[in-house]
Amino acid sequence: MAAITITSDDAWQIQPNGQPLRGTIHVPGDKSISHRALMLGALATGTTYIQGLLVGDDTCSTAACFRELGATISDLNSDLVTVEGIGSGRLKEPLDVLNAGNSGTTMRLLLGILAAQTGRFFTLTGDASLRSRPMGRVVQPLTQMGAQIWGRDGHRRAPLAVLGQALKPITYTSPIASAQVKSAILLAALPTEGTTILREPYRSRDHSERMLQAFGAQLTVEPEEATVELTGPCQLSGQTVIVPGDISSAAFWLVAASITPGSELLLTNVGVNPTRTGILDALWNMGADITLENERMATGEPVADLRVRSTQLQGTTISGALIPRLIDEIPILAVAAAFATGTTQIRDAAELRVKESDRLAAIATQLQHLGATVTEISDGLDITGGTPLYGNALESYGDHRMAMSLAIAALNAKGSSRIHQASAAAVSYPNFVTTLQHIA
Ligand SMILES: O=C(O)C1=C[C@@H](OP(=O)(O)O)[C@@H](O)[C@H](O)C1
Ligand SMILES: C=C(OP(=O)(O)O)C(=O)O
Repeated sequence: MAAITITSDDAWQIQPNGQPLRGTIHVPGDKSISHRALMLGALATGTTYIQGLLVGDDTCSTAACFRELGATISDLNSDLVTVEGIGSGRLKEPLDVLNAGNSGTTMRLLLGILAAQTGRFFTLTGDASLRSRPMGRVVQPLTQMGAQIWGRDGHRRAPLAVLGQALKPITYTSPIASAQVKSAILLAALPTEGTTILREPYRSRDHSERMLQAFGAQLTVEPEEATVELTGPCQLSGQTVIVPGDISSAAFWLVAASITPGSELLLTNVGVNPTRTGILDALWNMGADITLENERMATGEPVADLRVRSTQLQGTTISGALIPRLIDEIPILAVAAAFATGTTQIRDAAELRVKESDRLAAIATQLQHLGATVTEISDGLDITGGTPLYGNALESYGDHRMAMSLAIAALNAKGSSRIHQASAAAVSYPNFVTTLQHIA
């Protein structure tokens, strides 16, 4: 029997079949890099060619917004997507509200771009989850640059309105390590005369920096200081971008194969940018058997094939500078911890409370429903693993990473489970079910 089936009420029925997971998986394109390739392509002059773009709900939202803003973007499902750019300060005033759907990256990066489109007016919204997420973290530094942004809840939540201005450069120390905050400011600085300097408490993912440099921006990075400087105005020119597979999507299989006895999976063409490989470090600390093969570079990003074999995991501590390097992988790491011997402590992760769902509360309650020993604290979790889990009715809260994390946990529980609102997985991994049916 297939281990996973889709039901008519938007749920996944999981029936553990005791089989090891075996095979080769091509994970979908990196979501962060895909958003940025579409955005920089639209802001550049000339044509950008994108190979391996993620066609998920979030990147479709980005493409739809940039089409409204005047970019010509070819069919996203073709092997090579083309973007005819319009120039960094030259976006069109759209006729209607821009809809970022479920995507925080789309909304926050767009705010930076739109703030600098002098004299044009934009309105932005998203789904119920996105409208509840904090936007003040980008509105505040952009306002310091001279941006005019209005919105609900004291200009901190969508729907938001932006009247583009000629901005001024700033020196900004971000209170949080956030690639979305950093990228919004860098994108606002692109058409702005002068040098913008940005410092973070810890380094967040650096895909924007790498891609901006490839597109011709004048940008310098001090990795030790977690500081970036961009001098504008910058004229970007269209490039070819090869998008590697998403390590955040690979994470589900790294954990699934680690905890399912007898498993061996090869995950090909996965992005292993050091600002994203916290999941590998955490799993290695837990004793996982993961090796990197065929390491190479693809348009400025390190890539490798990952081989993972099952092993008994042990508890670990995940905190501090490691958190931004695995921020989206904490739900699936919590699943790994529930199958590890000993206690795993996750700290400094309060940011998870303002993702697509409150991921600390969500994973704690759902793992408890499976019988796991989990304590939720304000900025993390304590998980004591190693005891059997039992299938149950589970809730994804419409959060893609929750749905997929729970599927991996349920596969290793005793008895069947049903995961509600499971189609949310299409936000970042539309083929998740097909892939699982193929390997399980
Ligand atoms: O810049 C990006 O592409 C992302 C940055 C992270 O968010 P924060 O910048 O809010 O930490 C991450 O959680 C999100 O999935 C994608
Ligand atoms: C947090 C995420 O994305 P975003 O912030 O773009 O909605 C995610 O993909 O886990």
